[in-house]
Amino acid sequence: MKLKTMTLEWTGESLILIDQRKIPLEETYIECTNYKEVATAIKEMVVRGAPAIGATAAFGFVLGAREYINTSSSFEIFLEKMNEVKETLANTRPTAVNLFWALNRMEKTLKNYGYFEKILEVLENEAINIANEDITANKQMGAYGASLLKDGDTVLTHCNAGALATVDYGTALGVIRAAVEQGKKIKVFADETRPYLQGARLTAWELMKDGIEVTLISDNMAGWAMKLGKINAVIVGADRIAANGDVANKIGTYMVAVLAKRHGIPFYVAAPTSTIDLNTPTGKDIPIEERNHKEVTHCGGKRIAPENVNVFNPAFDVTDAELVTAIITEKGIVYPPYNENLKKLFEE
Ligand SMILES: CSC[C@@H](O)[C@@H](O)C(=O)COP(=O)(O)O
Repeated sequence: MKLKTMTLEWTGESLILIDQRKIPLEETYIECTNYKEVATAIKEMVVRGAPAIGATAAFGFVLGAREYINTSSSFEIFLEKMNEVKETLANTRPTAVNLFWALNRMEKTLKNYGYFEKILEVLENEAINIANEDITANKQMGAYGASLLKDGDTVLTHCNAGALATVDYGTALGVIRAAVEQGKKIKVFADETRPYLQGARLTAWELMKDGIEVTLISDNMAGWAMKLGKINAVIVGADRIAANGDVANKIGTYMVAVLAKRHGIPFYVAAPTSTIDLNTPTGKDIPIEERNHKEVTHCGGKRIAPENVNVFNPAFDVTDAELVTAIITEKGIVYPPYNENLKKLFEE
């Protein structure tokens, strides 16, 4: 079985990832032939974005199973080795829950199946299902979310929640794509998203490729753009949504949400249900990844700050549920009160 999207390609033998660290200057690809290479690719952000790392880890799990199946003398030993595979893949990035969601789903498939014969096919099918379901979810989110946008609207987005952050199509950018496909004229303001510049590098690249009008701003311009009346709605993705509706997303999202509230602009979050974590009660319980200080002290590989300066570099922040106008999922648009309405999504 094979699958090819903008973000990843499963060849049946290996996983090929577009190297998102190099976009837009280069379009190069990295081939992972074993699960450790997949874990490194997630950790080093060759691939990034919550749904994308979930699907990538699922294929990493398949590669781990291939590696260990012939050297395991019993299914129990195989399960022990697969536990190591799962841990290695899980120990890459802590915030996006899709990673753990996908790995748990792969592990459950493995344990429920319970024997060697055809296990590799079963796991490969499950990884492909995870990937295809993500594409379908994004398109459904797009269809629901597009109803929130009017012809002529300008949407501000933060980070990259596009095709590259998912298996394909995108969450926040998927909503914008769907509105454009419906014939609405939608413009986008993209925050550059310091320090890693996902907005400047990836969102601007993706939207320009699609012919959607995009204006790049640095993060500190968002408030002024709102004050000037240039923004009609904000749409962002999410890395984890707690049971009470608090949203962890790329650092800077909280600042944008506060600004949107101040200016009476709706603040929407587009995320598949695989990003909703009912086991995490509130945003305070979400682990926030802290990344290498060099991301802040350097820009484009060049030092921009004094040697030895103190640095704080959280990769994500949490936007309080009260600042979120609605959450767009593949099962419909969810409005407050989130603690009741998010739960309902899983009951239906
Ligand atoms: C559809 S992806 C939504 C989020 O994963 C995205 O906004 C984000 O914060 C990605 O962070 P990153 O550190 O680039 O993996």
